[in-house]
Amino acid sequence: MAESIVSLSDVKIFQGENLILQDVNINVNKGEFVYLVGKTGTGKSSLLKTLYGDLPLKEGNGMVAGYNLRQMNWKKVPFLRRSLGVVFQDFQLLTDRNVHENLKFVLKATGWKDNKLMEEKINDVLDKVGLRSKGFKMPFEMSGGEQQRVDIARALLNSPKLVLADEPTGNLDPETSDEIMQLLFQIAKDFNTSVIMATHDYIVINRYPARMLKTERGHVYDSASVTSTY
Ligand SMILES: Nc1ncnc2c1ncn2[C@@H]1O[C@H](COP(=O)(O)OP(=O)(O)OP(=O)(O)O)[C@@H](O)[C@H]1O
Repeated sequence: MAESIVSLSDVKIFQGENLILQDVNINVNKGEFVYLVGKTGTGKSSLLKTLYGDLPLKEGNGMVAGYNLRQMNWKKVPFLRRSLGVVFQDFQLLTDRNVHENLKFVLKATGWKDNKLMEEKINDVLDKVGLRSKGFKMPFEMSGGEQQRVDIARALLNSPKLVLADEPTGNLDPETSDEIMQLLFQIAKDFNTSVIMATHDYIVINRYPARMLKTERGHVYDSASVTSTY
């Protein structure tokens, strides 16, 4: 049986006192690529924040990468985060150091100590995103697409079971978006990493079709489900 990486059942998601999403039942398996779509303000970010422990799960049950969201507390959140890779549209590299040093900074911040292992890991993730020879470059010397690749490399540092990508192609031209999509699909396929990607970009979705979760009127509709509106 396929291994489940995300499993939400009868979940309600709140922002403060406001109920944003209800009856959320989602299962994402290992290595699966899933889009998260929906109009602005319908709850995509709230759903992602629930998955990475930024919004506490108050109702329903949720497991992410083996962590029980109902039993999360501030001590456990960093462990959950380490088993996830989060990619943002507007991630900023530290401008005063090169790509390699940026990645090393993240490794150290997440508890890595051995220099040799850190070097190996950095080379490994740069290889995965096709930037092996660009580690010495300063952020201002990189194109938008290259910076997005570095962000994906950063997300892969701790060998995540799940990558959450929030509008990763939002600021990119169509050709560069294509490259990033190919990379994200390759990561899902080659490393069996699940990817959930929030996007408004239907051009990208049409070119790279995959299962879709759609937030609408307080619910999440699943294109893989028979009751879906697709
Ligand atoms: N920190 C917050 N406090 C209170 N309400 C919030 C907060 N963040 C978001 N909301 C509200 O929750 C609802 C869902 O917002 P959310 O950011 O999850 O939507 P979204 O689908 O991700 O939108 P976008 O596509 O614009 O990012 C909106 O009504 C928003 O106003």
